[in-house]
Amino acid sequence: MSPGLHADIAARRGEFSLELEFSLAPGATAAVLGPNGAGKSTLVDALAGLVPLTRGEVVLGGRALERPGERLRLTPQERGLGVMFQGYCLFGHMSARDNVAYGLRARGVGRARARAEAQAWLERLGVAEVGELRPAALSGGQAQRVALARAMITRPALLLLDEPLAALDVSARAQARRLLAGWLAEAGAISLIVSHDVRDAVALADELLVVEGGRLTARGTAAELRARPPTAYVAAVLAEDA
Ligand SMILES: Nc1ncnc2c1ncn2[C@@H]1O[C@H](COP(=O)(O)OP(=O)(O)OP(=O)(O)O)[C@@H](O)[C@H]1O
Repeated sequence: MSPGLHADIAARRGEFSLELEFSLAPGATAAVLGPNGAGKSTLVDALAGLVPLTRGEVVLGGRALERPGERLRLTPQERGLGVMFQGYCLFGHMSARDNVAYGLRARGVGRARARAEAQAWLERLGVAEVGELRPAALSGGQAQRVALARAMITRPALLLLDEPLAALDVSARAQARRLLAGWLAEAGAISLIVSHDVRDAVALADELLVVEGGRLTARGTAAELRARPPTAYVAAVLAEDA
């Protein structure tokens, strides 16, 4: 059994169908790049257990998370993934620290220890001062770090980050991109980063997975895809980063 991720996914959302297959090695960082409506968020939701597969499988570290053929489908909690949703989806009624502590609390860690660990994560990500604040009081950059700490605190084998930089303005974005790349390298997890910004994708990931119309239309490093773009979208999007 491969110790990495194997995703063979067929899923539907209304009329939309997602059908693609890929594997990632342990510690790999890949960016999912694609135009609006291509199915990037649906892919994240399918891996996270929020959209059921109609066929295929998701296997992480040799453990099957979902196999419709065997009626196997772990709940999102049972999968133990770190997920940072588009727009962050922080719990509005909880402090930033309790948002970060949530994953540990859900695994039965006591309140005091979970809060102490959450505070340590906030410090690591440079936002120690926001622990007591509710999400509504956070700046975009602070909310991004709180959401990232919440995803990473359980040290998951797979991190799913959906548009982790999209809410940041241009001035904050370049620095946030560098910091995020460093934190992901340190975490050592398989990271799948959804982005429609090619600069983010190239800066954060070793490899690009291009999704168009619910299908994987290209896979490779930016240099490989630029040298031989398989679709017009790939050629156009990589020209933006040239
Ligand atoms: N809840 C839903 N019910 C029905 N169709 C949906 C639902 N959510 C998304 N879709 C459709 O599924 C398709 C894929 O959407 P998805 O959000 O995965 O794309 P995306 O690549 O993440 O787009 P974006 O870059 O705009 O976030 C779209 O055509 C969308 O209209």
